[in-house]
Parts: sequence; C-alpha cells; structure tokens
Amino acid sequence: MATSVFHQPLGTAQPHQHLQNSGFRQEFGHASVKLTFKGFKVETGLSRRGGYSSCKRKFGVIQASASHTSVVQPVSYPPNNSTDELRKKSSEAALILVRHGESLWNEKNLFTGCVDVPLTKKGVEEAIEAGKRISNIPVDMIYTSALIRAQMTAMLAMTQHRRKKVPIILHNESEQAREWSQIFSEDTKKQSIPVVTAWQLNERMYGELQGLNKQETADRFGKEKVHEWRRSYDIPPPNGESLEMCAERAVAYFKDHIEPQLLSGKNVMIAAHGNSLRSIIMYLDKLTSQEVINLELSTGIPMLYILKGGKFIRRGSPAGPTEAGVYAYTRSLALYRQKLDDMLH
Ligand SMILES: O=C(O)[C@@H](CO)OP(=O)(O)O
Repeated sequence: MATSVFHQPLGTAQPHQHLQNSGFRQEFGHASVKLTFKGFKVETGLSRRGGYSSCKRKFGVIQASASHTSVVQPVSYPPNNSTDELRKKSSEAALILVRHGESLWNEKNLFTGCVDVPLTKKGVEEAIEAGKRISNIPVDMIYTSALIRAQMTAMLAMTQHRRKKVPIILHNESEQAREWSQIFSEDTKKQSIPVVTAWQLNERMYGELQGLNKQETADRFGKEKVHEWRRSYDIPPPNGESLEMCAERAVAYFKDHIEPQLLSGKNVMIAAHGNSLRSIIMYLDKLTSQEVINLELSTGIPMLYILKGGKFIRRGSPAGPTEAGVYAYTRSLALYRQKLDDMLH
C-alpha cells in the first residue's frame, strides 16, 4: 500500500492509512539487521544556562478527506483514539529542528520578526553544513515557516541528504494551486519529501521593532528595556508578540499537525526561527517560562529529538555525518544509515 503523504488520486485516498507504517518501514520495508551500538557523542546544540552546559544555547490537522484533491495526505488523529492511546501505540520517529542560517538582517543586526528576508552567503553555507550533519537521518516530511529564510535553509540542507529524495513544497493555498501542483506518478511521489509551509511557525512578530537596529534601539530605550522585549516570556515588544503569544500558535500547530505525523512513525524536519523553535523546545523539553528565556539557538545547527514510547528524547545536535554516536542511540537510525550505506556503495 502506498504510504505517501502526497495526494492520492481522487477516490483512492485513505486518510489514516499510514498510521500503521513507520517512516523506516515505509522507506525500506521490514528490516531485521542486528547492529552493535557503541557510545555516542553529540555536539552541544543547546544548553540550559546553569543547566546542561556552559555553552550558550545556540538552537488543526490539515484535514485529509477522501474526496478532496489536496496535495498532502496527512495523518490526523483517528476519531476514537485519544492522543494517549496514539502515544502508546506509536513507533519511533526522528524530529530534527533547525533554525534558519544567517539572514541579511541578522548580519545587519536588525529586528526581523515576520519580515521576509533571505539568507546571506554565510547563511547559505550554514544551511548546507546543517544538511551534511543530518544527511544520514531519515526525513519523511518537512515543515517550514512561511518565510524564505527558513525555506531556503530546509531546501539547501536537503541538497546534502544521502537519500536524495526531492523536497517539494505543497501548495494548498487554493483549490487551483492544489490541482495544478499534483504529481501523477506514484514512483515520483515516493522519491519526494512533502514540504508543508505554515505561518504559525514564523518568527515572532516583532511589532514596531521590525527593521530597527538592535544596538541603536538599546541605546535609545535602554539595554534593560530592550532585553525585556527580546527575552522576557510574557512582555510583548510594542505592538508585537511576546514569546508566550508566539508559543501559543507555534506549539498549537506542532501539536495539531506535526505531532500526529511523528506518532505515526514519520520522521520530520522543522526549519523555523529562533523564537518559534524556542517555543516548541519549551514544549518538548517541558521547560518553564524561566528556563526558556535563557534558551538561545544558533543559526544553522540542527537539533535531534527521538520520539519513543510517546516521549520526546533530546539527542542534541548530530555532530557530523560520519559520527557513529547519533546512530548508536536508536536501532532504527542505525538501520537507516546501514541501508543508505548498502544502497550507495
Ligand atoms: O530579529 C529577530 O527576529 C529575532 C531573531 O533574529 O531576534 P531576537 O534575537 O531578538 O529574538
């Protein structure tokens, strides 16, 4: 049975079909290779100030309808199953979070928020480097914000992936967009990774600070005021979103759209922003509002989580494509890499 999340021809769609298929099984069929796992090593992609390390922390369900011609065929919660039941049944899945590479406004030290600014050359290189780091980790679905810097990062990262599937942006903004972007080959769909863009994953809206220089704003309003705007949990910048407000929409999107995919066994990459990702990490790591304000994410460093037994386990950042460490953690990741090696050699 096809397990693609891409559009199924009209009348053949089965919205919940891939609940039974893990991303790994989907990719390679049932594998039973036995591997020995050694210790692991990860680069500190994030740390908690006074917590994990002294490093500064540098990281409604799209409705599927059998009669609908949507390009995406996502997993949604089965009507009679609670999240808890799904969690119990869930297989293992990888979740990669990556903040976009350096943007032209990061470089100029300007408040960016929801202004749609592209990457710098350095940002492009960071995205490619991020891709090398995750090049052996399975990716079945990609979520990005609606902003180009996150989308560039996701696409550039995927140019490095060893599996060489093609990331394809889904266009669900209108019926025509859906119709006109359909793919009519099952084989081609299988060699593709759907990319869902969502404004809910956007950077927090910085209100009247957008476009202002961060240093000049601090000089004008005082360092403390600007720090409060930038790093408090519930104090919004003038006419903008606080981290709490950003978290409300980003985490709701994660729970409604992304978590069901992970619970169904799909491996997911999210390319987004400093503050939308801080919000999601707050949820995944169960950070308090005090803890999250000290969380800083660097540009272009991928962070890996494993969803296993219904729980998110933070793995840090894959230190590089040849690091044994990351793959030692779970059997499926090790098997996936082994299969890639077999396929490519
Ligand atoms: O300007 C922004 O949009 C963000 C991210 O670059 O800045 P801050 O570090 O204040 O969250």
